[in-house]
Amino acid sequence: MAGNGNTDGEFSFSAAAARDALPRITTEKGAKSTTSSDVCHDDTASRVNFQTIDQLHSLQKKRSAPTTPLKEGGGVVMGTSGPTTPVSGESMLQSVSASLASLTRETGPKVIRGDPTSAAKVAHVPQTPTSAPAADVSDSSLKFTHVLHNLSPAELYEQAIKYEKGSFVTSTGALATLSGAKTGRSPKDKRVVKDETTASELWWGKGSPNIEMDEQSFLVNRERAVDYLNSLDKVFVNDQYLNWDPENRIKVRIVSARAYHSLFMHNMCIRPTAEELENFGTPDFTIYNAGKFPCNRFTHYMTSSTSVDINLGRREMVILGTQYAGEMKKGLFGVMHYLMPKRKILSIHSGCNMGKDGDVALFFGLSGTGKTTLSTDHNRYLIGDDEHCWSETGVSNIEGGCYAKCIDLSREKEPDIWNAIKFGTVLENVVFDEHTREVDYTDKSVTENTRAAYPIEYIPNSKIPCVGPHPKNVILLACDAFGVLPPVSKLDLAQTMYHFISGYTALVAGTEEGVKEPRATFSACFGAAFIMLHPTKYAAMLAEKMQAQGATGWLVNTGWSGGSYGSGSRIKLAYTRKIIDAIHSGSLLNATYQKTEIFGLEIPNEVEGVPSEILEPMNAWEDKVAYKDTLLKLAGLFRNNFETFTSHKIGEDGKLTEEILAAGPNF
Ligand SMILES: Nc1ncnc2c1ncn2[C@@H]1O[C@H](COP(=O)(O)OP(=O)(O)O)[C@@H](O)[C@H]1O
Ligand SMILES: C=C(OP(=O)(O)O)C(=O)O
Ligand SMILES: [Ca+2]
Ligand SMILES: [Mn+2]
Repeated sequence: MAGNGNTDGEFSFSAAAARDALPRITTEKGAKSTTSSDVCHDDTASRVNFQTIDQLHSLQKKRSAPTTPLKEGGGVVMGTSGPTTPVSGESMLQSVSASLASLTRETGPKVIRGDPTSAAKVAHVPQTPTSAPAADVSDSSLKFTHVLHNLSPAELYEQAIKYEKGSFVTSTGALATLSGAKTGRSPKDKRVVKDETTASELWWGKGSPNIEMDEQSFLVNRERAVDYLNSLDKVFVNDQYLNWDPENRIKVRIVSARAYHSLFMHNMCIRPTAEELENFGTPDFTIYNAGKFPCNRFTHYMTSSTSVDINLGRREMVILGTQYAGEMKKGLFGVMHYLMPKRKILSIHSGCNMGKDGDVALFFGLSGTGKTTLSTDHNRYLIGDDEHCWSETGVSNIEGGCYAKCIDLSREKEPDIWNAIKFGTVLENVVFDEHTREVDYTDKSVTENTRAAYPIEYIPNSKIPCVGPHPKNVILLACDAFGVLPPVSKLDLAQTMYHFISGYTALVAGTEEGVKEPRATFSACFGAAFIMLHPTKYAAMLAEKMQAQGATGWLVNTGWSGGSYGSGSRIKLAYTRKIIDAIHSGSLLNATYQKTEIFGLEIPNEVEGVPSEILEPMNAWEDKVAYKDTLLKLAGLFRNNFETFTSHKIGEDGKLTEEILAAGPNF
């Protein structure tokens, strides 16, 4: 509006302007004084409700309808046109301020709700407690940290796209993001605080994922993360739940630096209703995710710039030097592996679904074995794809979302996952066309571990609430790149426990080097990276539950057939699905079986829809000698791995322990 100093008046075109000349712009205060014949109005009846561009923009965004009205005043700054949140301002801010408090200097930081670019009007904000000694005042205590609390996916999209390089909307509406240098978890950098309690309670030493750190070093890292987060203009705070079992629900708070992390956890944890959020109170567990900010190598126990630290006593987790979002969900899973067994609830690394008749199946397996793919089944209700609890009353999902691998994802083979990749879904590290924004799921340029994180209700057959009765089938998945395990075998209880404790899968080693030998991985309970107690504790609970419920165990090889990786081929997903169908329907239970040599596995002679030649792995191999050699090699690896467990008793039942020890390969 150059040449027009009046910003709060209205504009109109003068009808008196000459035909070919530009109309003269007249401006008048209040507008009503002009005679209507002088002014051209498209629609004189409708008056606008704004006087300025800012006001116009403020109209675009309707206020959310919170369950209780937002309280103005009270020293709390309410965001005006920035991201908003339907929860009472003051108590939330006080609680966040307490979460972010430095342990050594001034207390809670000054926090403001909303985006720093929109909530410019600064007022006094509560501190917890308000009486910090003057000597402790530092520059950091004088600055404000803006809190973006439980933003909606749309708001988080905007934050990500505006401020986080590498954030884009894909052609189907998902938010494509980059996780930076780390595109997978960092188990070697995981540390757990060993204090008086955890020293005796947790599993330490050889084979354990719990690498110790002391309380002091944890506090150093915590302070580092908190200082980093407080130094930012804004932090994202998610207040959410874990576990759909209402009696064993855990309240978690996630403080992070990135909209990507906030949206990821929004999708992966259980989303509270506005009313639940209003009454959220103090979280049971808090994550401080400092993302790319590294740990200090001079800190005791640090062996790289990445550190993922769990302190069960303080109920806190600190993440430094990695932006891989899966670290948060799996970190919380570890915490559940500690908390739930204390309540006699078994925490399990498995997918879970339920048939129309209420028959529940569990899908155990290490990463990439098919938990997410096979639990997502168009003919069944999805309870969850990765983390569950099995209590006295049945199963419950720990999470509120799924985290699917998307390498080579196809619409034909996995339509439900394909269709879940839409607005709201976080797509990590995928490659897309720069113009159409169509994702190329075959592209591994960034990583092979490309992922999609979406709320569970994006799967049409999801069962909300995500709970179900006791499992009928317990399916152990192994992706056997050696190609010697049968596509399916029926297990007795001892065999189920043997394979559960072994936790076998074989992945294919690095794709870039010439060596493409399969490498066996044994991970106790199909999740050694997440368990907190000795594996036999979980095994005993599983045995007891399976026995009590009469559940059947199955071993399903979703890996190679007709040869190892390189000569054989991966078992077709369509065949594996037929096998799983036959387990669910009960038809496989009634099949005729034969026993394999060495592993002593019961394999069916027929499965509907699956070529019978592949059911006995030896038949599928051309080179029978190579088959036998490979089988013996794998059997040896199983035996070596199980050696550490031979001195342990599994539960109270000495007989079962003996049977489990005898359930391994015989050669
Ligand atoms: N026969 C098969 N059974 C299961 N998955 C298969 C099979 N063949 C190929 N796949 C692929 O293997 C991957 C399994 O990954 P996913 O289900 O995410 O594993 P998890 O959830 O256990 O980490 C998917 O990309 C899937 O498409
Ligand atoms: C997210 C993970 O789980 P999964 O690969 O089992 O889906 C992970 O292990 O990082
Ligand atoms: Ca997993
Ligand atoms: Mn998965």
